Amino acid sequence: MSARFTARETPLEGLFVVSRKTMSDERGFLSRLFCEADLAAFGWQGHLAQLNETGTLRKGTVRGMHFQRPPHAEIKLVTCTRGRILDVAVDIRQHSPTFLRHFAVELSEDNACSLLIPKGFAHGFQALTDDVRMIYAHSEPYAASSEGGLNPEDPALGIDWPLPVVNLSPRDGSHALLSQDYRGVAA
Ligand SMILES: Cc1cn([C@H]2C[C@H](O)[C@@H](COP(=O)(O)OP(=O)(O)O[C@H]3O[C@H](C)C(=O)[C@H](O)[C@H]3O)O2)c(=O)[nH]c1=O
Repeated sequence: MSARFTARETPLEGLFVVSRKTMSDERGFLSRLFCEADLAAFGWQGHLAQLNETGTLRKGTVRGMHFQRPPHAEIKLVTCTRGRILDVAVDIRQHSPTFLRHFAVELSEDNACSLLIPKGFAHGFQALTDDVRMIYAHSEPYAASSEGGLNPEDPALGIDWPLPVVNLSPRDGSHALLSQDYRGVAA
């Protein structure tokens, strides 16, 4: 177990809530947001391929549910550095015993937690405050040709967003609802 990170399992195998140890002194603080070696204990594999920041202006905005298909399936470490969000990961691994089940956790600038999301999950979040900032560590580069998405308001996912959903992007809102024969992705 790393001195800088601890993690707790979730009901979805391979999905972890990671807590960061913040170093503080009279000047302020230092927080390690990512470390390949430390996070390998919780399933991170390979190098940091891409680091993204997103800003979300309005409370209630939902972004997601995004994933990348093989061969560009990715591990993601999702961190909120400003404001507060409800972060959600949906298990879409073919044959998973928790297929289509989701896990939700509040991430915020104050709780020093991140969600470590393995391959085979769709990810999304709702901003619970205005002016949210997120940092995404990706194990694979962005591959538009491999992008997939689920409709965050799909009853098959059963996600109970705490606020009325606003500002869904045309793309996110246009994903067809899942049919009975949806089988997920190879993971
Ligand atoms: C991920 C990515 C996207 N893009 C382009 C694609 C679109 O033209 C534009 C916005 O992307 P999109 O609306 O698909 O993504 P977000 O809603 O910002 O997605 C973010 O939030 C959700 C919840 C996630 O899980 C994604 O991993 C994270 O990227 O940026 C890039 O140019 N590079 C990239 O690495």
